[in-house]
Amino acid sequence: MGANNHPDYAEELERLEYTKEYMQRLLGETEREAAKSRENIRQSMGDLEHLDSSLSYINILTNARFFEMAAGRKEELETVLQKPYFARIHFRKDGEGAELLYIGKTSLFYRETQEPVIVDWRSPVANVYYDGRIGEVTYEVNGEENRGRLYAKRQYKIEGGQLMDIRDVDLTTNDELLQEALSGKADVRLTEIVSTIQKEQNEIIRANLKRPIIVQGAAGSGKTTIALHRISYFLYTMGGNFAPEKLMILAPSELFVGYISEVLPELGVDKIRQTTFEAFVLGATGLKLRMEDSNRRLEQLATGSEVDEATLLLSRLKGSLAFRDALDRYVAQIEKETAGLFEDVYIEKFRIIKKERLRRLFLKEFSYLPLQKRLDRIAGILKTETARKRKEILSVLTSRYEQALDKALFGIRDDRRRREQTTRLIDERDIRLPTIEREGKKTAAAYMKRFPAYNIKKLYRSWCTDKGLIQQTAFAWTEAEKQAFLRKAGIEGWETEDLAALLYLQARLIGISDQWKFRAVFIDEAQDYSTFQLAVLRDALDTDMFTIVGDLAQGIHSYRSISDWDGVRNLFPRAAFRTLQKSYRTTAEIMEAANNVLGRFADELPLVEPVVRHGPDPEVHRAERFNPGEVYKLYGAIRAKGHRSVALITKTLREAEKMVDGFSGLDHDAMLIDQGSVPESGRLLVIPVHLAKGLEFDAVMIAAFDDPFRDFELDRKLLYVAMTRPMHELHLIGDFSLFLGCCSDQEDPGCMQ
Ligand SMILES: Nc1ncnc2c1ncn2[C@@H]1O[C@H](COP(=O)(O)OP(=O)(O)OP(=O)(O)O)[C@@H](O)[C@H]1O
Repeated sequence: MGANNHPDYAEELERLEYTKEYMQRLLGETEREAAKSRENIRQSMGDLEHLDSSLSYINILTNARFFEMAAGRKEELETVLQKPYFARIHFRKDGEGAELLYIGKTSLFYRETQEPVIVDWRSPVANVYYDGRIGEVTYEVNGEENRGRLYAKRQYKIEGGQLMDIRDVDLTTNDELLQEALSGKADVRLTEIVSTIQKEQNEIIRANLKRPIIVQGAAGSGKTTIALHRISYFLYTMGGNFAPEKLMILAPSELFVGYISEVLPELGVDKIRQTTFEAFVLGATGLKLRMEDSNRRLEQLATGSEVDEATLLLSRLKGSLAFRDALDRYVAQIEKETAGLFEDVYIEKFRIIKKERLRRLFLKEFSYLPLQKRLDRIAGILKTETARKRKEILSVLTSRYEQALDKALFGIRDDRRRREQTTRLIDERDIRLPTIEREGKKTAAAYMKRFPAYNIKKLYRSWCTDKGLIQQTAFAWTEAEKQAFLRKAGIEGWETEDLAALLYLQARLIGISDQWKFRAVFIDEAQDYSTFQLAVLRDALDTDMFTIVGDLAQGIHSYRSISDWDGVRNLFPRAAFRTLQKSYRTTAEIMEAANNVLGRFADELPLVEPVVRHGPDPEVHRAERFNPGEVYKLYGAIRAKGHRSVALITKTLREAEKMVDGFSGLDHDAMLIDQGSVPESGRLLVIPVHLAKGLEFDAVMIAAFDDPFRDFELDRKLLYVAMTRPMHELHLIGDFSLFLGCCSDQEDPGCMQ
């Protein structure tokens, strides 16, 4: 239905025009302000030559700041003008009159009255749009409950500043708008969903920001999107206390960081740190390590290459809290060793501080600090104490020498002896006192040299290879674990599994510098983390303000990561826990096929409910071997239907590489996606499933020949992840009868049921 059929069309049109006009006016003012600041800068530049130049500098800096603000505001207004708002609520707060509030991506107030023209979607009252059904509603403002009545909700489709559609919302139309949003195209990127956020998603976005939250959400349930909107909500609500630079989102790969970063500017949260766990640890420790590819082991497991039991045991061990506990004992030993290095502090022959006192400071008073920080504090204390004591000693000695000289001058009768004695005393004094003065100044620094700097890398490696140390620190490990550890840990290169330990040692021994001390953390694909990784993040950053989202069904790294949420919930006892079972990404037909695979998992996991949106059945294209010409033809047919982002997903990287070679042999354009690539929309993207995890495409072809999906748990998970990537179309190329219940080909449309 078009907007002009709506009974309130004329009124709404007027309101939109009015809002736009008001915004245009503001835009004009902003432009004038920007021009004025530019002019001021130009003038001050000229004045630099002949006036007091420091004043001109200040002028330039202030005006540059004004200019920047005006330019930012101008850009924001121009974007918002295209779509000033997307909804309206007819609402009455208890004790006040009813009002019509227009909700948009950012707020706008009348300058004169400070009444809202547009209310921000993140503002407290907007919550009733997402949460409240019509009728009595409540919402919180600064922790206080407000009550009111919601009379009606209305949605608008506004494009390029034009009113295209008006809908009064009851349950059905809400669905319609969502359907429309979901039928859109994936342009290899996420988008904001402020107008269609669902109630259960809204609850997660707005859940108490001062507490952690853990979300188990099915594939396509909106976890990534929700995490990003929660960041936006966080900055809106807590922005006064938190600079965006103090927030961090952790994504599984650089590829994924690129994928989410595109949506961040739209949500106004682009200043937060977006990174991977690996990059964070390397940054926070300052270590330069040549890391093994974090997917290497997965690739080995998926190709059925020999991965011995000991290696897997080791991966699991390194992610466990038993591993952290052993490291903890190791740190306790290092602490003891360091404490053993304290000696009494002397200036010349004067003892100025007893070792017991320093040891007590180190072990007790400063026990809340990392070891290096404790030493730094002690060095500071030493410096002040030695300065004070040095002065005391010098003044005592000066008067002692004076007394001795007096005694010599007046007590010794014999001239020669008296002269000798006074000369000796004066000579001694003139050498001794300056030496004390000089040496005393260096005492603190010289004393601290006995403490060698903690070298995290070396300390970790020596622990890994020292049988005695392992026996002492890791007594809770099984014998097999100890053996595996001693045999392998010292010789293996640096792997993802080692990063938690390195971060742990950094935090306990040296400390994390402010630059890396994020105060709120958002973790996507959290099922790929080990318990130790999450524990060390919490401890190293000294905060539990975590938003943790993941899906156990997609736990393809489960040989080294969590397999349930219990351990994580124990780590974050204050955390709320939510589940999302509805999937918004894909069609009912594709979800049903993916659920078929999910139903075969050894761990019984609940099936995913699709938001009912229909599309074509997934198609199976039976083939014995990879035929690049045929696959490219299929790609062409998919593109012809208007789909732009199309991926060919393989089980392994090596098969993806081979397929890309196959295409280029025929001069067909295809792009291999690996860790660092930037997927280009409009090209055939060939991508191994472990990298496709978390991404989405309009259409997906899954092809497996050299590395087929076998009847193993890992392969089921990989296939499930691959099958849940498309929004609209799925094609399976090869032989998938093992998973899909029946042999099938294109002529058998019922085969996917
Ligand atoms: N309320 C909503 N309105 C419109 N689109 C939505 C909504 N919720 C989710 N989506 C869309 O569903 C798709 C899946 O979202 P997202 O990638 O955040 O899910 P996910 O749970 O992280 O998935 P996965 O676990 O498979 O990576 C995206 O295209 C997103 O825009």
